[in-house]
Amino acid sequence: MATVRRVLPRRLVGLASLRAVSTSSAGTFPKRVKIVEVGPRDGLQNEKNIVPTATKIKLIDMLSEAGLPVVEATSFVSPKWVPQMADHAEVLKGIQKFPGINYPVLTPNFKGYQAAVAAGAKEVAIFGAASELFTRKNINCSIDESLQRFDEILKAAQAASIPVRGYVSCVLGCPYEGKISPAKVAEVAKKLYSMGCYEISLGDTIGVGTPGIMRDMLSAVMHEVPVAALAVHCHDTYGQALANTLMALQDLEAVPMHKGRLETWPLRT
Ligand SMILES: CC(C)(COP(=O)([O-])OP(=O)([O-])OC[C@H]1O[C@@H](n2cnc3c(N)ncnc32)[C@H](O)[C@@H]1OP(=O)([O-])[O-])[C@@H](O)C(=O)NCCC(=O)NCCSC(=O)C[C@@](C)(O)CC(=O)[O-]
Repeated sequence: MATVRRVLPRRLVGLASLRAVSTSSAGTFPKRVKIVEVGPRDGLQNEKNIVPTATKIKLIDMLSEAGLPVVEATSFVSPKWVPQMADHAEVLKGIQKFPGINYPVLTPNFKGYQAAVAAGAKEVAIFGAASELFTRKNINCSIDESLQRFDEILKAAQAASIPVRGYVSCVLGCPYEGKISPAKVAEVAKKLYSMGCYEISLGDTIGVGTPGIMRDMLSAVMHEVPVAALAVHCHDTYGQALANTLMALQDLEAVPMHKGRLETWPLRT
């Protein structure tokens, strides 16, 4: 599983990104995309059996050897909430840091940010949502409260020159609220971008999106956030991730993408 983002030439660094798409005959595809591999975090956080730390480290090292430009390594979340990520510091410290490859980690709050930095994180990701109920279930606060927490992280990260990526979950639907308005997604994405996230990843968290919904959502978000700062993250729960990815690439040309994963989102009750 991976995130794929279009890379504008000025943003292409070091090792060549995986080139997912070349120019199509219609000329409507971006020439390059950036793939952000999220399996070690988004995949392993759902495993019923906790994967041993050494296996995670080996996986991440192999993903690095495969040439991925970004491998999201783990998340500094509460082990009570997500025991699968409890070994975050050991994983981050244990992986080989390949030159030119970034290893961002998720940080839900300042405590997580501090622990991530102490473990050597050079990039972090904050994760909000366009759904109030999902935000409450996922990080135990309201959207407004989450933005206050993220602001604290962003201020500290800016002072330490640590880049921050921002996720917005439930952009094409929520397990608790159902439909989510594109305007709400655009509002949250704009806030995260204004606060200083260099890139906003738009997550179809439960894979309920379809290409038409994707198009409407992106159209709204692109009014508020520059397309060069956008990525999408498509879960393949209902087999729509590739179609949604294609829509974003084809129709919007410049929109970055996350390639989906095959598991369903773990709904906590
Ligand atoms: C945000 C919290 C921590 C709030 O959790 P909380 O229980 O409200 O936090 P709290 O501040 O009341 O603290 C409770 C306990 O947690 C500890 N704690 C507090 N913060 C941390 C921390 N950072 N790391 C470690 N421990 C922490 C804290 O120290 C305390 O420990 P105690 O005193 O009880 O022993 C919790 O809700 C949480 O960890 N949530 C994470 C949920 C998660 O990881 N979800 C999956 C990632 S999001 C995702 O996958 C979507 C995405 C990104 O892929 C995109 C898409 O698909 O849409």
